[in-house]
Amino acid sequence: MIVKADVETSYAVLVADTMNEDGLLPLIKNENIEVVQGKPNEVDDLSRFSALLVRSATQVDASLLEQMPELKIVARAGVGIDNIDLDAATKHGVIVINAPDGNTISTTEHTFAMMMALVRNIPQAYSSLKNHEWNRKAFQGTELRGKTLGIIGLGRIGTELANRAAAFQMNTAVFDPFLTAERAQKIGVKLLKLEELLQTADIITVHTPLTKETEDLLGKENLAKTKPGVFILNCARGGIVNEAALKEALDSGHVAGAALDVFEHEPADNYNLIDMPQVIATPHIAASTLEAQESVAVQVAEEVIQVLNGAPAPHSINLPAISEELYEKIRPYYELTSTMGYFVSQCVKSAVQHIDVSFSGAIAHEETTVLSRSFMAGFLSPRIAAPVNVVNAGVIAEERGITYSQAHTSESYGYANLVEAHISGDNGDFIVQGTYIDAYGPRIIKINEFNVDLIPTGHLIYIRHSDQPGVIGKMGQLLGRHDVNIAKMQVGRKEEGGEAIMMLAVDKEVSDSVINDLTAVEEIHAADAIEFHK
Ligand SMILES: NC(=O)c1ccc[n+]([C@@H]2O[C@H](COP(=O)([O-])OP(=O)(O)OC[C@H]3O[C@@H](n4cnc5c(N)ncnc54)[C@H](O)[C@@H]3O)[C@@H](O)[C@H]2O)c1
Ligand SMILES: O=C(O)[C@H](O)COP(=O)(O)O
Repeated sequence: MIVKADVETSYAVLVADTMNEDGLLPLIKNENIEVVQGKPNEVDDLSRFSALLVRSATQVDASLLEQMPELKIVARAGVGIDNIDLDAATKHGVIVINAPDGNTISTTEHTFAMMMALVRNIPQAYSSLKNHEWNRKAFQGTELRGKTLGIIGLGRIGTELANRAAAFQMNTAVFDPFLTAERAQKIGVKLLKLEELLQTADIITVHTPLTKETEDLLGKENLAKTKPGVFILNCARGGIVNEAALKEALDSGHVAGAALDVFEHEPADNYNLIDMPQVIATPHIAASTLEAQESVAVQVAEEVIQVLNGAPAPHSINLPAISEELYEKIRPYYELTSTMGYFVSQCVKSAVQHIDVSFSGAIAHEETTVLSRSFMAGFLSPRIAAPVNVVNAGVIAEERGITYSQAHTSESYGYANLVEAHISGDNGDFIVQGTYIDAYGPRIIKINEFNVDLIPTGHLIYIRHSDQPGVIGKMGQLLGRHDVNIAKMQVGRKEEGGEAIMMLAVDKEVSDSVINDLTAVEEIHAADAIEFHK
């Protein structure tokens, strides 16, 4: 179904899973955006989409990403991103975002509802009465008050659940290896080792992501360590509780009952488990409330627009998250760092092993990870065919054996802000410094030991030569013969008669034959044509 089309648009956005249409209004109302709704395999031309919006149903894998070369962002309207191949997205330079808290309360409330329904046999009693039976004895339940709720994973949902459990006078025990004792104390829960939680909890509920560590966390071995008569809940991700092991533990009576909203395979087909009378189950609907769906849709719709407009994504999974406020502060340095990287890459033609980018002055007080990545993206882009951006720069550098680091220093040599990059490669070290001047924009101010004042735009010839009389004249004549007009010229030297550099801003792209003729001049040691992308 096409929500809005046939308009002059700059971007096409594909909404691949069912989403709240009110929540999508920011996208639908945006005149520069065409919103198309449909499964990727039902859409004619995937190559034109700049953004892809999904929930948990659509698999965003490498082959789908390959069919979408224009894609800038995959937005998950929800929390779990296990249906998205994050590595493949990162390699393709595609930002992945989610809406991490829009459905927290709905999922918490659903988990709590499942827990109450489970211990009081509500679904079973309901079915029985609907079958016109009046069986009061069969459905005796258990009180929650005084019972120990074992929460595995005390993140957003786990924490909200703990708050609600307290209101029900439950004791809450938690296993979460990333949770500090102080935070556990503040929330009012008892932080335990996994073994201890398994041995003491009357009800165990999992609220972790599905990772290598959490897959089968409640498998045969750990289920055997739980208290006889324990209740198990999984409203997080299928696979955290092993379904075969759970079935066995329910068959034996060791586990009294289970409540499941998520399954190893979805749509769920494990009816051996689902059909058991001690199992209550819902079809992955914990986040399916009007409020949650509107909230996650609005969150991703607004962030997609931001990203398409060139702003960073605060909820990016594969980029350091930066707020809009920080973005405004560091925006000028994006251009500076990427331009510096692009410049250096053309100066240092050899293989490079390590790049260190250091920041001083005002910028040193900010989060600069995105800026060092922007330097790397600028550095890599003249060297490789595929598009490089701040998302994939780290991965691409690693693939090419280039390590990089960043530092914040206090020495800004009187500049309001200063970026220095130190490049170590096969041809030795290369150092470049740059600054951003509010009234003028980016400037390159030092190349190795030479002070310069270079406006990084247009076409440039970078010459290393002996500081001798007549070199400039020879070079001027040579460029004249090639019809290359010099717009600006800067020279720098350490000492009279020593090594010197010359920077010539010229009016057109410099051909190889110009460079060859320049390097044939006796006093010229090296010459490079440099192009700035802006
Ligand atoms: N059923 C649904 O519709 C639904 C809706 C929303 C979220 N979810 C799922 O619920 C889960 C939790 O969501 P959240 O928003 O609370 O996430 P969160 O990131 O806020 O919390 C996850 C917690 O798990 C902990 N954790 C990570 N690895 C762990 C491990 N090995 N052992 C123990 N703890 C570990 C983390 O420290 C963190 O505190 C996710 O899997 C999410 O996909 C499901
Ligand atoms: O991770 C989530 O946000 C939940 O599992 C919800 O998934 P859904 O958007 O497919 O309902």
